Amino acid sequence: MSIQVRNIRKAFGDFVALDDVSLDFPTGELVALLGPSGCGKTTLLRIIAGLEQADAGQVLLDGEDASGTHVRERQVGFVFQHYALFRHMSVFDNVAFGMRMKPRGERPSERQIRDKVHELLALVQLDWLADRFPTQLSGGQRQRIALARALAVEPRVLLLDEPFGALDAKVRKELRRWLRKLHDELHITSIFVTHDQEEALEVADRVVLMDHGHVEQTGTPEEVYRHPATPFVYGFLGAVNFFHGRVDGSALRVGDDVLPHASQEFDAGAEVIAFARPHELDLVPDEQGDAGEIGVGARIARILAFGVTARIELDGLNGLGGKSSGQHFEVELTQQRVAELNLAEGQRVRLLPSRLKVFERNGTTGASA
Ligand SMILES: Nc1ncnc2c1ncn2[C@@H]1O[C@H](COP(=O)(O)OP(=O)(O)OP(=O)(O)O)[C@@H](O)[C@H]1O
Repeated sequence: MSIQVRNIRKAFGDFVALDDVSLDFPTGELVALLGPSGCGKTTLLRIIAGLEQADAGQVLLDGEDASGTHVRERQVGFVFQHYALFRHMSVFDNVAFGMRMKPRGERPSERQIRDKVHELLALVQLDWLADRFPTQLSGGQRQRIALARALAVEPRVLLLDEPFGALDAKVRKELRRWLRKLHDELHITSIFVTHDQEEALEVADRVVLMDHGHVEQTGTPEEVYRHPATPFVYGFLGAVNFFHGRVDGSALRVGDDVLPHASQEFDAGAEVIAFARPHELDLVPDEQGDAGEIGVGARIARILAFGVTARIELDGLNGLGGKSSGQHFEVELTQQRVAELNLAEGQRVRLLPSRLKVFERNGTTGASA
C-alpha cells in the first residue's frame, strides 16, 4: 500500500508539532523518519496510523482519503520502542492474539492460527521460544516477537516507532540488519522512526529528515549523505567541521587563512559557511605558522589512535600569532598518514579539506567543491 500525506498540520496548544508536512511513501519501500527528539516524527507516525487526528491536511492510503477510516480498518501493524507484550501470555499466544481477536466471520481456525504463528516465529527465527513468557526473553527477542505479532494480522503497512531504541548498541546493530533482510523478503510498506542517523542510513531505502515539525530533505541514504540540502541535514548526518568564510575569487577567506574553493556558485564577497567531515580533512605540519600558506591553522590537542584510523582533535588558531580561536576540529587520518607526518600532540598544523560543502550563511543554497 502506498501512503501519501498532504499538507499535514498539527498543533498541541500553541506549539506547532507538524507544519505543512507533505510526503510520499511508495508501495514496498522501507522509509526512515529521522530527526532530533521532539521534531514531530512520532506525531506524524500516529497520524498516519489513525491514532491521532491532524488539524489540517490529508492522509491518503492507496490514493484514498483515510480520514473516515478507523485505525483498525487501516491494516496497520505497529511496533513501538517499549512494546509491551502481554506478560501473562506465552510467546505463541502473543503472536496469535490479533488473529483470535478478529470478528467471527474472518477469524481463522485454531489450526490455521497455529500454522501461521509457527510460520511467523520461523520468520523472526524464534520458533524455539514459542512456549516461553515475555519475561524470559532478552530485549532483542522481545522486539522480534513484537514484530511477529504485528505481522500476524497481515498488515499492509508497518509502522515502527524507535523499535530498537531501548536496546544496547550491539543488539541494535544486529536487529537493524535483520529488519532490512526481513523487509527484503516481505516488501511491506514500512516507516520507522529513529533519531539514530547510522540506523537510518544503513537500513532505509529512503530517509526523511525532519526538524522542528517540517521536512528538511528526503532522499536515498546516498543522496542525503552526499548532497545534504541544508546545513541542518549536513550536521545531523555525521561529525562536522565548519569554517565561517567569505568568497574571494577561487578561494574562501577564513579569518586570516585561505581555503581553496573552485565553485562559481556564490558571488564574490558572499558570506558562507563551509563544512568538511573528519575524513575530508588532511593535515600538513606548519611549525612556523607560515604566512600565505593554504589551509586553516590549528594545534593538535589530542591524538586518539585505536583502530585503523586515528582521530585527531585540534584547537583552531587565529592568524600568525597563533592564539586560540576557540574553535575545535576533528580529523580522521589513517595511522599510516599519522606516522608519515610524524604528528604529535601540541604540534602546529594546517587543515586542508579534500572536499567542502558550502552554504550561504543565511540561506540554504549549497555547493560542493
Ligand atoms: N499529546 C501531546 N500534547 C502536547 N504536546 C505534545 C503531545 N504529543 C507530542 N507533543 C509535543 O510535540 C512535539 C513532537 O513530539 P513527537 O513525539 O512527535 O517528537 P519526536 O520527533 O517523535 O521525538 P522523540 O524522538 O523524542 O520521540 C514535542 O515537542 C512534544 O513535546
